[in-house]
Amino acid sequence: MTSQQPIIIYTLTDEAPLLATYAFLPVVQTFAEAAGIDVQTSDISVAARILAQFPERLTEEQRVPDNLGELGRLTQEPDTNIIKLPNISASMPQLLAAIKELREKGYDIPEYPAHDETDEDKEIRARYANCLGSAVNPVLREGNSDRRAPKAVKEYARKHPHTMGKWSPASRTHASYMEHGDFYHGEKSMTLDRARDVRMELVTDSGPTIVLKEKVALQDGEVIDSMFMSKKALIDFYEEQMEDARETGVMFSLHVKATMMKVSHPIVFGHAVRIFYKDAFAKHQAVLDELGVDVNNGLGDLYAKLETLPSAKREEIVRDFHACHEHRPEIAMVDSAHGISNFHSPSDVIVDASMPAMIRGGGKMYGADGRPKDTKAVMPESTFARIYQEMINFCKTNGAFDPVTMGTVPNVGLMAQKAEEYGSHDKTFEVPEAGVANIVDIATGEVLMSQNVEEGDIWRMCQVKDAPIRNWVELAVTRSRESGMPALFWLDPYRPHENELIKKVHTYLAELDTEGLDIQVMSQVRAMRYTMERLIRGLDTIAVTGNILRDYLTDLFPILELGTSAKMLSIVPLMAGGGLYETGAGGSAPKHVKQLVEENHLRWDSLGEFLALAVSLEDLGRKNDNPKATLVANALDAATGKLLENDKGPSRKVGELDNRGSQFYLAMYWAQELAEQTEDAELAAHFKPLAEALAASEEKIVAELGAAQGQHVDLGGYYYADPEKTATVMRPSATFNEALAAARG
Ligand SMILES: NC(=O)C1=CN([C@@H]2O[C@H](COP(=O)(O)OP(=O)(O)OC[C@H]3O[C@@H](n4cnc5c(N)ncnc54)[C@H](OP(=O)(O)O)[C@@H]3O)[C@@H](O)[C@H]2O)C=CC1
Ligand SMILES: O=C(O)CCC(=O)C(=O)O
Ligand SMILES: [Mg+2]
Repeated sequence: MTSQQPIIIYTLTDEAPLLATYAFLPVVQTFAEAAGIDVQTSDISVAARILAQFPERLTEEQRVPDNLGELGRLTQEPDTNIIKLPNISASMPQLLAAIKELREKGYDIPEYPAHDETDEDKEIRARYANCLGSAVNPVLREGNSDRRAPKAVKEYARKHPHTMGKWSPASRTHASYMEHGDFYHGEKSMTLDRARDVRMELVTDSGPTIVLKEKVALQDGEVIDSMFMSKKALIDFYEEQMEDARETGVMFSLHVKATMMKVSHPIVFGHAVRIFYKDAFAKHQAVLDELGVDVNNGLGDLYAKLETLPSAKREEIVRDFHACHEHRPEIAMVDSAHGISNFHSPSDVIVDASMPAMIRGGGKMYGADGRPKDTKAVMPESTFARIYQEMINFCKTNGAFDPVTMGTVPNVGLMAQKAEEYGSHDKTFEVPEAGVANIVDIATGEVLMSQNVEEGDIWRMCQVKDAPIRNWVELAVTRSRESGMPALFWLDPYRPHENELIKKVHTYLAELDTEGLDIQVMSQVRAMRYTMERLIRGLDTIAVTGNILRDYLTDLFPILELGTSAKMLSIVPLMAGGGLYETGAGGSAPKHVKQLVEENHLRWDSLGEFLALAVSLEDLGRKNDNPKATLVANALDAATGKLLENDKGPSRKVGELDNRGSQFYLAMYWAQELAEQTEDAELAAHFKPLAEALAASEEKIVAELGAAQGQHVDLGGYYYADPEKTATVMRPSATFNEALAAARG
């Protein structure tokens, strides 16, 4: 990255976004190069990140540099411009599958050690831990989050409303969360009076003190929290909820975020599975232990490990697991056709996407018989779960939201510098034995916060530095000023952490010009109610939230408003001055890959990429005084508007226009916009032949793209697909490819 040219770094990620990138990159390069911009790629797929951990075990050709580390470093430079597509935040089953695929491809990386007895096991596990869960986003998101639906997108949704399930006042769907013993109830928080180094230690009841985290360097003014979830309370809660669901005949579903809360939520998930099948676990624990079954990885892992047993034993265990269903409630399914339940894997049902999909569908999830049913949506941690119950109540009373008339809810989210949960990964522990969990000032020995914990409780510490909070408040004020919308801080004074934030919010608001702006602070449930009352009246409200609600609300409202969060503009103004432009607010859509492989149709909508690229180019135009970049950006915006107007987004059905067809139309409109503009004759002349060629061959290209669909395709892998095979699949129109190549000269 030594080029003098301005650079856009376009990330290569995983699954559907990566497939879309194979088709889109040649388009991006064609247009960016004409504005003197160099488009470079950086592979941060989970497979590449795994390979980067083991250079010494790979041949020179196989080695992958530490791209993520390099991008992390670049976020600290003012000229950085990165486009970040959604990537896999791998759960353990995903990580294991990726390791298996890489080993089968001849990469000599180690197996994931089943135990961590030897130093070598520990070392290997530690390296793999770097690739687990939310490992990318916290590194790149060195700024706060600005996610919104651009006007053209909102107008499109109003003109072409997506379907919404009907809500009945008689719906039995509800959210269930812990009333005591969860992180919310045990939380303590403080703002640092000065910089301090602290350690996290457990003074055990049996005597010795165990140091769980040697050192955390804290800054002056930083807010830290100590919170724990009681294992006993969690287990009692699950028992009660499962029994309640069974007695009342409502389906049970579990919604966690085992990927982003990569230490705590797999444990929370695992307890649910263990309780549900407790009789079978009690009977077969010894064999399951011997097989190395880790229930935190879900039933998928358990069934896979049973395969190694002699068939009589295996069948006996499977029978006993099945028998548990007789006295348990029905469980929500992920794939009823293949018998994949909510308990199969901790990353199949991810709360930010799963709850909105359920609410959009009229409060239904699928049962084992493939029918939509009301459900008890269990989200043990009450800190944020209550917002969903508030929305469910609202829908039962007012009916489903109407995408034609509803307002919009953009989000300004606190997440910079590993704020809140993003920084908690290395400070979350399953407590090994009962005792007192202390956060201790290393220099003075002073105990800053203290919790009484029991064996199996989950204890964690979160941090938010002062500068990100100030930046977040500033961003909220700027967005409110620019949009004319009220800004509502969703902060709960009864939650100690948020109470600390409220003080800072007031301090920083007082330093800013808020004249004429409507800025309020409300606890989450009230904020939700207030926002929804406005929403059904067509009124817009900016939600200014912490990191988890950022995650939840930027799927929730977009899915109701636009049908998907893929259509969101998602910007991270980096605190050091650069820009990270994310594409949509959704994930990497594994189901889309399945469809592509089975029938060569990619329903992934790249609108998020189009929106991100436009702001990325606009930023380069402004910073580098490059009017060509500005023109290319404006033309892209106009082309995106035209794409929406002409309804050229991808369809869900094979045989119709898909992601590739949608990208072709974008390229054609983009070239036409540039050919027709009069501000830069050179650019116009450059794009005229492409505009004409694409328009002249429109039918032919669409036919070529269409002809490719309908059959099974081979990508040569899932996590580390073969680049040539994938490029061939994703670029099936020779006419389109030739036109792009000709335009690049
Ligand atoms: N920013 C990031 O890096 C994020 C990464 N993730 C990761 O993504 C993976 C999947 O997570 P999951 O919670 O299932 O969320 P997804 O957002 O991937 O999936 C939910 C559903 O949303 C719809 N969807 C999402 N994006 C698009 C798009 N661009 N075009 C059309 N439809 C879209 C799809 O619906 P349908 O199937 O009906 O078409 C999809 O199945 C996980 O590995 C997770 O860790 C998750 C969130 C954010
Ligand atoms: O970081 C992650 O794992 C998920 C992020 C996410 O879901 C989001 O940013 O909306
Ligand atoms: Mg999310």
